[in-house]
Amino acid sequence: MISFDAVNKRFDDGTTAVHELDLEVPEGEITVLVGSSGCGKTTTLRMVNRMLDATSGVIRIDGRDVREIAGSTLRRDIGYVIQQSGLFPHRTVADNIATVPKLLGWDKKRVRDRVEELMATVGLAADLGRRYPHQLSGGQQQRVGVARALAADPPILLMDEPFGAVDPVVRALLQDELLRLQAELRKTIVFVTHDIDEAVKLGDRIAVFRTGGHLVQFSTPAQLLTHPVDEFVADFLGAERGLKLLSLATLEDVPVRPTTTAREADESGGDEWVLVLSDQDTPLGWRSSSDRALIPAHGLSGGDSLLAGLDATVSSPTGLAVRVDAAGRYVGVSDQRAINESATRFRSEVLVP
Ligand SMILES: Nc1ncnc2c1ncn2[C@@H]1O[C@H](COP(=O)(O)OP(=O)(O)OP(=O)(O)O)[C@@H](O)[C@H]1O
Repeated sequence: MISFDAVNKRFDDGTTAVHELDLEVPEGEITVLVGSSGCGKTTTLRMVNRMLDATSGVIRIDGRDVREIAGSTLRRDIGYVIQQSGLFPHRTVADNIATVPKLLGWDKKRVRDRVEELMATVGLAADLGRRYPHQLSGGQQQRVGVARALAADPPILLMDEPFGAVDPVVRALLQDELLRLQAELRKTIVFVTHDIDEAVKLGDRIAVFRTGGHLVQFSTPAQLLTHPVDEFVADFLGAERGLKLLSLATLEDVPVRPTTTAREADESGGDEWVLVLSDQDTPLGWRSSSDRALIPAHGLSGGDSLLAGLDATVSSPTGLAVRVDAAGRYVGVSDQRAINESATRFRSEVLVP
């Protein structure tokens, strides 16, 4: 666990970047620091690995004051990932990933094996190891940044807007991969972003900062969305707070019922919409008898969110979300009413203090 106890950071020019910060970052979870530009998120992060020292107060890792921990131990135990990956441009990808193991004096074979293993872990093809950072896409560079941070298997990862510089599609992919990795690795992650949607998606807990380095609220995403402590936090969460809440609940318990289905080659009769399935039973789309064109339907599984379910009902010509099993095979449909009922239930559960 990382704890901040009455931590202040004042720069030489008199700027207070962090003010009386008390915060306990739980072990094995993702804690997200959010807030608008200049509110002290990066400064908070950099005080953990002592790239900056606090002006007053104490930061502890597992009860030990970070000022008493040797630099080499901090480098081994804390991975650091920043925006635009921060890779060394004149070192190959493999050498970048090997930075900390080499600093720690690992032998060559151990370093090579670890680099290979990490590249696979973060989804990079092995032959990219010989390239230089500028020969990679932005998303690939971020993956290298994550691999480099994980190299010595540190229990703590500090991530400062790591996905800030990539396009929204790649960003969503990298977020999903981080969640997948975290489910396995259970690191203590402190993640800085100014994007509240990213915070809600990734955070087990979210710390909202206000300019001047004030921590305003520290809650789970569901608590934050249902109980913002003041108007500042409510404004920061923005419009569609209810929809954001629906992104946290899954379709797992939403009832599924059958609908009329057909194969691609079938001639449809009647005026009804039918759901066309492939020979493998994966949903292809909705077809009406008057129009042979398919309106694509994307199947949702129990792990998808209520928000995705609601979106599917609104975009479908039938008002129905198509449900599939883990293998992507059709199992039925859910209507808006069933999704709404689950949403109401979820909301009442999170509203209970
Ligand atoms: N070296 C420095 N000297 C003086 N002031 C600084 C220094 N570094 C940061 N600051 C100031 O401290 C405050 C907090 O900065 P910090 O970088 O922690 O904010 P942030 O929340 O991470 O912002 P952003 O989202 O824009 O990165 C800002 O007012 C910033 O201008």
